[in-house]
Amino acid sequence: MYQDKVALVGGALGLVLEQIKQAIAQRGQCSLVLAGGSTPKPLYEALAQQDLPWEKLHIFWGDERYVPPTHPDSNEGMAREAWLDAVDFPAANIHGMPTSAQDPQKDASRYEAELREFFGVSAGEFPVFDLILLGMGDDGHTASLFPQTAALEVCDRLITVGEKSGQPRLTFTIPLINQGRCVIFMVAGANKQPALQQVFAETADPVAYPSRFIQPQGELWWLLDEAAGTVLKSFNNLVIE
Ligand SMILES: O=C(O)[C@H](O)[C@@H](O)[C@H](O)[C@H](O)COP(=O)(O)O
Repeated sequence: MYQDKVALVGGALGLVLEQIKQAIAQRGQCSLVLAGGSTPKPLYEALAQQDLPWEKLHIFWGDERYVPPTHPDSNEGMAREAWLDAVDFPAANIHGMPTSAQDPQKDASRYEAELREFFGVSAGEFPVFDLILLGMGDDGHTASLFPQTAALEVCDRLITVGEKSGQPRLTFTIPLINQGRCVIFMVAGANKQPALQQVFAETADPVAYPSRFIQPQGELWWLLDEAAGTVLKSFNNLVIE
């Protein structure tokens, strides 16, 4: 657990760099899935200061608001401004979620097709991303997998349409996230305590707290600051570092 958000971002940077270098060493490239929201932005700004073989990184998004990349709410726009447009990143390696069809389902299918082509996987198969970054909302959602929504039930697709307050979003499905080699949650702030308590509880309804569904076949890291994670200190079945 990190003293504050700055320390959390520093810890996340170290872990992300380690995973990127390991993926490149083992597979020649790294498929990295970015989270949206506010928490990861300083991490992206720190990555922009690194000297990495950008041509060996492929960037994807785990979810996207249904707006153009130029819109202030765009997760792609945030990552481009903080990192990708600030370094010599090959344009072909940036795989933004399409949001221009004025039909979220059509754009979800387009992104699914792009992933299948990139990884060479056919229908029924799920690609394995090297590194998936996630945040968690105050309500326990992750990516755009919101509580009590139909997106939580989609298990035969890579990409589906989530929705928040009636607004459509594109999102990785639960089974696609759970294929990840390494999944890292970054969670900061006291406002996250109630949801964290439910996500780590012995029993709680994952439909009400969708981050509980994230049980990847690879590594799962929860990077927390004290403000968020202190609520877990009473959980004696957890090892908190
Ligand atoms: O599109 C989004 O908003 C994110 O993907 C979302 O899942 C985010 O990670 C959480 O809402 C946490 O957001 P914060 O990091 O701002 O707390």
